[in-house]
Amino acid sequence: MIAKIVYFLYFKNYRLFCTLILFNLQSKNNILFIINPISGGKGKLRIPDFIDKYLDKEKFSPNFIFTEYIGHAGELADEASLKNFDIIVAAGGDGTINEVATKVLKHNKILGILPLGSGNGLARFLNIPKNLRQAISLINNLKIEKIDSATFNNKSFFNLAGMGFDAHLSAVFSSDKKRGLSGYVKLGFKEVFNYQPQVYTINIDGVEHKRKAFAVTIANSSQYGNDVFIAPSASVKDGLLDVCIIKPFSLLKLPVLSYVMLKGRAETSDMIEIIKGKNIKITRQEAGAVHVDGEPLQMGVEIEALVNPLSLQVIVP
Ligand SMILES: Nc1ncnc2c1ncn2[C@@H]1O[C@H](COP(=O)(O)OP(=O)(O)OP(=O)(O)O)[C@@H](O)[C@H]1O
Repeated sequence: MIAKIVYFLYFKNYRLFCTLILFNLQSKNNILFIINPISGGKGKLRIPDFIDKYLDKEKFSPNFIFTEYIGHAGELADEASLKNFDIIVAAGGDGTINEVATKVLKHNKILGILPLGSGNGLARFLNIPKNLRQAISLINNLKIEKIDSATFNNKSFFNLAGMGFDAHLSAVFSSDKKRGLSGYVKLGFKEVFNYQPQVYTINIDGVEHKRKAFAVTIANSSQYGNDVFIAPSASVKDGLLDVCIIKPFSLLKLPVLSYVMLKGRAETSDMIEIIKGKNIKITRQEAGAVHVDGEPLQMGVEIEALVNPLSLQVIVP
């Protein structure tokens, strides 16, 4: 139909107008959906057809690819950025977003998110709907904002990074075959009984705090996922990180800690201390497990976390 109109106008001497229409038609955004088939523990084979059905083809030329191994999403996002993809969508959880967003940040492209993970911490913070059709329609609207990103010993993160129990649990969870929320909760209960708190020296913008802690989490956004809030007042636009120190506690108080986090009351609880800052240096007792957006890594005794204000372009509601 559009072709017929352009043809008609062209021969009626509206040539400049036709060139503008054609330019507009060509200037569709190349968009790549990088889909993690294992995140969230649900099958994703039909996801490309579903996206294709609801994506606005007047605006986008879509491509789809499934990841095949850990780190693959990052490689694909890197290649796509060099091949003229303007928008790269991470279809998965926080780990997939981390890999894709790290490359999107590097190449100054635009990140889209389809929350298909177990926890979806960043997506929940950004109010990106879990309903896939609604999340696609949000991409169709193409509202873009800049948010803060951060580094944890030079490794980018966008939601949370940390050490202590969180990191221990990520390491155990990643080697477990069961994904999804229920698997995570079961493992958490099993592991919490044996975990020993560590001593951390935490320097926040030049002020030193020595603390024994169950976990130390550096938060860019507010939650682990599934509406479990560790830093309820965190913002991805304030140029600050929230250093959240979970104090050692008797296991009898585990339900209280869970309640506090589920209700978003960490800031008023005596079980959690939160200090905001930009430049954080942590020295811990031993090298070992950390997590970066929920993905387990090994790091040394010294860890530096820095914020990179308003550095990442993301499609938001
Ligand atoms: N084909 C694959 N096989 C195995 N692992 C993969 C594959 N593709 C990606 N991965 C890895 O899967 C891991 C988990 O991904 P992701 O974080 O997106 O899901 P999740 O853990 O279920 O969700 P969330 O982080 O929101 O809780 C990441 O470490 C990623 O690198």
